Amino acid sequence: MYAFQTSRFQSHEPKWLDCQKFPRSALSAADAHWLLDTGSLTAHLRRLSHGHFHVEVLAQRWQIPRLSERRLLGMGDRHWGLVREVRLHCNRQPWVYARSVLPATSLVGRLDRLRTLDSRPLGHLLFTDPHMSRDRYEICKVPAAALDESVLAPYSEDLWGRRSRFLLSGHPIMVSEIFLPAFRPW
Ligand SMILES: C=C(O[C@@H]1C=C(C(=O)O)C=C[C@H]1O)C(=O)O
Repeated sequence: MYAFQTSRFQSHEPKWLDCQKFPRSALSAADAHWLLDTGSLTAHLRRLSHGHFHVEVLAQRWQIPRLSERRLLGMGDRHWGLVREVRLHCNRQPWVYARSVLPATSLVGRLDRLRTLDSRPLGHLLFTDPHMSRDRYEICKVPAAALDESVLAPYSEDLWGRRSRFLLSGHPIMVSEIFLPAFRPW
């Protein structure tokens, strides 16, 4: 249960669903356009904010990831990963909360530098990797109450979330993103 206590999510985890199984009536074409975009979110946000973009690191801890994350990443129940929680800011407003899980066994070779990213965006390293592939998204609507106040001031409506597995020279990592109220799609 330790992993739950250290996350910015409260006790329950979002109900992720394969984007192809998500009810089309609940996902407009306009939302699908940006939510299912497979390019670098960092690159989009940099353009949208004309460079007024920065990464706020909320936490970066070694812990046993959530069950669904371990399953997505093929991790055993006792395998540790580096869990990185950040907020991406555009024009000094928090637009995205992101949680990435980097299995210890993936942090080898070029990926070893993921251990010390600090406020450099993860996306730059992922999208400059010539051997990167990305799986299909899982998406969800996250009740605002699922995020604690360190991420989101009290907000009533649900928020869009997405997550996907990256393979970098065959090494898996997972990135999940929750789009906060200030977010403006491109
Ligand atoms: C995967 C990307 O990296 C972004 C940057 C992150 C970080 O610095 O921790 C986390 C998730 C993403 O929003 C991307 O730019 O698409």
